[in-house]
Amino acid sequence: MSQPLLRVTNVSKIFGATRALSGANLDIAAGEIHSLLGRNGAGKSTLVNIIAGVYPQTEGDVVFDGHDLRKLDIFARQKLGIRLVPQHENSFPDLTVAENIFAGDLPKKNGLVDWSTINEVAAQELAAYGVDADPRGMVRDLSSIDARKLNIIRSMHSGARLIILDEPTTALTTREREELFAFVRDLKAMGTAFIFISHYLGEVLDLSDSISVLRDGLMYPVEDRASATQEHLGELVAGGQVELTRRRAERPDPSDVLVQIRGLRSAGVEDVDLGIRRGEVLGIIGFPGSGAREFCRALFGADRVTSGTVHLEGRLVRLSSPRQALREGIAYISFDRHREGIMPLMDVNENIGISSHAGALRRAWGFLDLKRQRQRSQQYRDELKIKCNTIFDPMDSLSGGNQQKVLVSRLLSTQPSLLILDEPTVGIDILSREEIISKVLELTRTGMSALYLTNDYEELLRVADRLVFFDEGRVASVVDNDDLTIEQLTQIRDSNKEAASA
Ligand SMILES: Nc1ncnc2c1ncn2[C@@H]1O[C@H](COP(=O)(O)OP(=O)(O)OP(=O)(O)O)[C@@H](O)[C@H]1O
Repeated sequence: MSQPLLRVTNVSKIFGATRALSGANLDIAAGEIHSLLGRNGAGKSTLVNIIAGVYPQTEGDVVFDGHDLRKLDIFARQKLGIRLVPQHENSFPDLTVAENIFAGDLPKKNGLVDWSTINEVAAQELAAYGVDADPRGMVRDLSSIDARKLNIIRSMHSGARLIILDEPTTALTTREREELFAFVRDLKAMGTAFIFISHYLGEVLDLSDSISVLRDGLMYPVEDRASATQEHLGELVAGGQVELTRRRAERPDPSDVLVQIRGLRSAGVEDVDLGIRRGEVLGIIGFPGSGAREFCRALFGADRVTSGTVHLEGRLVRLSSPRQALREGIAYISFDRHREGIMPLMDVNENIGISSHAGALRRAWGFLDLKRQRQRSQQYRDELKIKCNTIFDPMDSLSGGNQQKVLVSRLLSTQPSLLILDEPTVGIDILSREEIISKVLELTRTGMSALYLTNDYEELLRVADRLVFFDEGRVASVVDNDDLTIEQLTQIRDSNKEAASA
């Protein structure tokens, strides 16, 4: 490589007692896609935050296009063309698409904001990047894929030359991922460089020109990119082999129904009848808008149930609010955990305990059993290997994936009868994912039932006893998972769709 666009030399970062990064080295050329892999807490965000100028390194140098970045703040680095597109949407949902593209830097004419130019330029840029969205439409009404593309278009609008994508594919469908990759490849062909962070080894192999693995703050370049395989990358990330967890061989008793749903209706859900067996993992499948996610939200009282009944253990349950659902023994892990649950200023122990306060940890006269709460937090920290110094560390000192594990622990610790998991392993590294799946399967052996909603069909087929396919708000079919393959699963899903539209 003659003159790399970005050169990171011997960079280290220390946060208090934590050495997050040690002697990292990295060169990236214009038009190169470099992927960063590593377990939760390995140091990936730390490295890209240092490059973007979110905080300074403790040691080492970062040079971009010949400029030493040490003295440049985040805005000066943006001017040079470095853009960080974080894990969680950084668009402004209540502004228009065009306003988002211009990101506050609105052109003026005669002292007034020049809306016609703004909308015209935005329309041209959307068309140039193949996004079919109205520049005057609100960002909150965009699909998740268009919202993610918009983040990238905004970066391009302001002259990005290196775009850092921190887990951009989480919760996207396979089709949406392919669409995003095609978009990234087009920009690469025009000379834009990318740093791509992901826990999905397949997509890393698919997209990247070069790959590095971070483990405990140390960086390992993947030397032989051309012959790298998922197994090889998995071993580099985990520091050993990853054993995949699978559902148990014996099936739940079909006559032992824990939850009986009759005629359930809510926004996007039409008349659902369904029995959930005790100890069962029921996989939920459907395209966005099929009613799959809406059904889960209604069962947790997050969307209003307009008619129908739900019986748990033969008892009619009230689903007036999520709080009430938790009291009834129904817990829900939202796919959008960041928006719906993290208390950044509280510590890990408080974040795990907060949902149990309504019931499981209350003693007589309403006092909380704080000692038991601490024991439970400690137990989950050990079982799910949450990376923190102690359970009294503030949440915002944990890496993104470890915060997710805290939220999963929070819901598990309410000891629900029915656990609804919506993309439970998004943002979670390949080893931690297996730890979470094992914990869920262990709880089903003690009689808990689970609804499992994910776009990751490989994962779903490993855990589900049966699969429920949703289409147009209804249950289109229910199928036993008798060693189904991904191809069979997508075939059933697509034929349901065709039957519904015929
Ligand atoms: N502001 C902070 N204060 C203290 N420790 C921090 C801070 N930010 C990060 N750390 C620690 O630095 C280490 C690396 O975290 P980092 O966020 O870089 O991990 P990551 O590889 O991006 O993980 P994930 O896949 O979970 O996003 C972790 O142990 C984390 O707890």
